[in-house]
Amino acid sequence: MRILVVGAGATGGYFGGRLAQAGRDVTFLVRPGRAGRLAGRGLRIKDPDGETVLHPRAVTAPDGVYDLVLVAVKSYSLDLALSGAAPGIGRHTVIVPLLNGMRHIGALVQRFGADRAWGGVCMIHATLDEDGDVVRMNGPHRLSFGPLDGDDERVPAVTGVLTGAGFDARASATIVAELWEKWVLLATLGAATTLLRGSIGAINTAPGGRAFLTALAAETAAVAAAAGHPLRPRAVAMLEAVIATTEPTTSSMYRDLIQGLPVEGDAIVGDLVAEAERHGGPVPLLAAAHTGLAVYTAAHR
Ligand SMILES: NC(=O)C1=CN([C@@H]2O[C@H](COP(=O)(O)OP(=O)(O)OC[C@H]3O[C@@H](n4cnc5c(N)ncnc54)[C@H](OP(=O)(O)O)[C@@H]3O)[C@@H](O)[C@H]2O)C=CC1
Ligand SMILES: CC(C)(CO)C(=O)C(=O)O
Repeated sequence: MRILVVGAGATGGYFGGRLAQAGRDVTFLVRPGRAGRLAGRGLRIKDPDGETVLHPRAVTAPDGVYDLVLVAVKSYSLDLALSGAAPGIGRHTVIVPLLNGMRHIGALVQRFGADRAWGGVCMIHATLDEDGDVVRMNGPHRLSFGPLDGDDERVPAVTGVLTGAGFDARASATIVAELWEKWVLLATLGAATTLLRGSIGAINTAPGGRAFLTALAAETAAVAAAAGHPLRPRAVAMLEAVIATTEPTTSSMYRDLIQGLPVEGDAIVGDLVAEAERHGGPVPLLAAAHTGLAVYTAAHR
């Protein structure tokens, strides 16, 4: 199965790199700057187990049609990235996006149809360091994926190629619910860490921090429920555990913000505020976080 990984950043570099390391037929679709770096330095993955140096195949334009396309770009890069990837997407290609939020699902379905656009949820804490190497911090490295309606004859083949590659991978028959649950989790973490400029652990040990996180999580979970996607018990338990931690847990949006990089404020926080407006229900903490992210974005154009 030919796999195209669009973007070789933190998530694409990690999951695509592990797939390449496991001998899968992986090609990265990258822009020229990243192509040069990969050619010179290789794809380096640093994680708690050590460093791996890989020399994967990389192209700046698709060289044929692929069976599976993993999309691993930020929401603000999606349109251009999909235009670049389109020649590599054939009639039977399965597209698994790794992005957070939900708006990319609509964009993918509109462009390629629900038979090709699947859902994907990745749980990982990863970033690029000053050398452009992929760094995975402690914690999960997990990918779930599946057709939006839960059923497709290609599930076994996609599962076969994504499992056994050094990270946890599993097919999901309820990927839309998982996407919403991940969105709620990340919007809570992203809003809290960017608004209060610190990790969840730091917030929890500051006066009022625990109460803030509890109130924020109640807002985000209520929006999902009002939109028809209530969190299932496991997701509630995970959200409660994550917001209670005293560990230095952050979010990819926070890591981008403290480096002065663009953030996905609209796709992750703004869209959830918009959902709240559509379905009723006040979300003052979430809305304040969105305003803060918009102020940051305006200052970092
Ligand atoms: N990092 C994390 O821990 C997690 C991130 N996510 C989500 O995953 C998604 C991707 O995030 P992440 O991997 O961290 O982002 P990164 O910024 O680390 O990587 C994105 C990559 O996309 C590349 N890119 C942008 N435009 C194009 C294009 N037109 N063609 C090819 N490549 C392109 C960039 O390449 P270039 O070098 O050229 O700029 C960059 O390397 C986001 O939605 C994020 O929210 C989800 C879970 C955890
Ligand atoms: C939920 C979390 C924190 C880990 O996967 C994430 O998705 C992110 O940082 O973007």
